[in-house]
Amino acid sequence: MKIDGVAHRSIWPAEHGRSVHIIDQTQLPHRFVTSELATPEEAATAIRDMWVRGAPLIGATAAYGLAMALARDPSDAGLAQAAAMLAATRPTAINLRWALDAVTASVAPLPEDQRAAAAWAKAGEICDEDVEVNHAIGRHGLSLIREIAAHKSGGEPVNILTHCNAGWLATVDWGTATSPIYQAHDAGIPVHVWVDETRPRNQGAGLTAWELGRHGVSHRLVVDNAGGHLMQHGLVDMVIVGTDRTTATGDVCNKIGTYLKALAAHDNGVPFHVALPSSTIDWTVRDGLREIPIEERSGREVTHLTGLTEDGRSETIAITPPTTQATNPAFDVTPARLVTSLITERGICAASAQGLASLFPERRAAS
Ligand SMILES: CSC[C@@H](O)[C@@H](O)C(=O)COP(=O)(O)O
Repeated sequence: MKIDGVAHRSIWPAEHGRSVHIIDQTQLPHRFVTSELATPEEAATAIRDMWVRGAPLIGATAAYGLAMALARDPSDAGLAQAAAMLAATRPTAINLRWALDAVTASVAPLPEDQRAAAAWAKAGEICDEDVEVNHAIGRHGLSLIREIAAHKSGGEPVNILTHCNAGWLATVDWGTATSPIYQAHDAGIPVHVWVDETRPRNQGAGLTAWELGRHGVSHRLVVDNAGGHLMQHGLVDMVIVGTDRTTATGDVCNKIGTYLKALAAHDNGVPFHVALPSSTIDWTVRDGLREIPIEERSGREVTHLTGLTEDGRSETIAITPPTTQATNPAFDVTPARLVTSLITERGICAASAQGLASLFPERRAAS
């Protein structure tokens, strides 16, 4: 997407082909800073410390990290060790394992001296494919926005609520949840986005608000607890969120708080859609609540806040008594029964085993 008129992706290879550039998302929205990752360890740190985040971008970064590792040690042992190191960075987003498996499968049959170059090319393919897939998700999701817009009068916008950042910063480009929104906006359909702040890391306040603003999409930030109230007052036409892992039965694991939005949507008859590339489906899991590992992050993310002072300095402050302990689960699972539809690159389906099988029949055969 464009930043000040210049097209950007969230990750791009250096010209010499040995490192990648990323946008350091810990610095947004106050500073636009890019960093260069040149080793698998740097890629792992960038993922673990959330310089890059969002399921598809985590996968893309890990793929390049594995290519960097193979440039150093292309042996089978080197490949397995680097893949394990990168896989351990964040446990919930399945795209991480998907991307590492894809690179491993494409290089394992090759002689060692060809592996690094092949892995680099594969990582590039994963990125290009992510852009295409997200664009397709947007095309399908756009039809849902159009349907609602058709019932509006006098330029009244379609009000969409989103949680966390499933925007272009979370992918290589376009985003998943935001792709239909950008495409609707670009097609001249009036849209307005309610952006959940998304405590504790505030991906909504810092990232989604930043991207939507840069693209000129009308939006307003709300505290995480406001969604139910907005829905009760008819101010939300639809919810669109992303996901870190979707089960073969349609359960959706996404940023903590997504489940509560789905409950409120259900109670208020508001459609609750989940946008996802098929790389986010874990075909081996059927029960999201029991089987998906939920990342537990530092309690400090809850007890402290970082922001900009009025004189422009970045500062971290405590918001609790010093002895307060916090628990910080980073994701939750929304059962399939609360999900109106899944928006994938192949089209829209019910959040169920049958729905997914209708779009991905080859996976039904495989499982
Ligand atoms: C297209 S991104 C989908 C999800 O990864 C996104 O909604 C999300 O929960 C991101 O969590 P994060 O902890 O910021 O990596």
